[in-house]
Amino acid sequence: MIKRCAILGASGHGKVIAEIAELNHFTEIHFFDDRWPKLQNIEHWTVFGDTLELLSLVDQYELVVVAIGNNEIRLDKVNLLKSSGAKLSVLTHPSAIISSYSQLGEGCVVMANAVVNPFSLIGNACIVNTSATIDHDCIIANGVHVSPGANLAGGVKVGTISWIGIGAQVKQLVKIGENVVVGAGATVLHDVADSKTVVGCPARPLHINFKTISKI
Ligand SMILES: CC(=O)SCCNC(=O)CCNC(=O)[C@H](O)C(C)(C)COP(=O)(O)OP(=O)(O)OC[C@H]1O[C@@H](n2cnc3c(N)ncnc32)[C@H](O)[C@@H]1OP(=O)(O)O
Repeated sequence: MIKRCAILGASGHGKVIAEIAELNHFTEIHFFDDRWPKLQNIEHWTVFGDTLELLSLVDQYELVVVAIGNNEIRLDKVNLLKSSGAKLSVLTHPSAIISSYSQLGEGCVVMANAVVNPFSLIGNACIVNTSATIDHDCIIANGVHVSPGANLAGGVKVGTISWIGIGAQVKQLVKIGENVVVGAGATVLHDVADSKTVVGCPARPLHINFKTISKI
């Protein structure tokens, strides 16, 4: 039986999603990308059109996934496709462990070895990347990316379109605002206000002079 999946965004992230779709028994993977018609292929997969083309074809796909790393653009595209009747659902790698007591919104992807523990609520268009863990009772808003190997402890809140960098850790009950960037490897011990970038262990705003801090 033919089962078609459309992926918007012919990116490295898109390639990972394509393989996860295959593991979920999708037989045809069709890419779309706004660089089309200049961009015709990604690896052995064909790029069939741009966003407009996909919008005109959504009813031909059992699943549509947006594979765009930029959180704001990914969320916008998911909302656009949703309003056009695309079937979005959640695409999960077979090795991921997702509690039946958790919820993930439309357009989410969960990569290999990721874990989502009980009573966590994850919004639309989120990425739970390779080996990321989201522990119990977390509330993750729309368009968030939890990068590979990042760990959120219990009861953490993350605001819309925030990005938790690779290997970062967030202490239990910490609230991370909207549009925040938590840098690679950061350890977040305190709440982070909207639109801040924090890095380091313990995490501090990026504009702080690290050399001065290390002497205090
Ligand atoms: C499958 C995938 O690939 S998913 C993608 C996963 N990728 C990530 O998670 C990357 C996350 N991004 C980062 O950590 C970035 O470094 C950011 C967003 C925090 C900062 O990026 P930029 O604004 O470009 O900062 P830039 O690289 O210019 O660095 C500015 C300063 O901050 C320091 N800095 C940057 N990132 C970090 C970090 N994560 N931890 C500690 N210090 C850092 C730099 O060393 C530099 O210090 P210096 O001025 O003393 O040399």
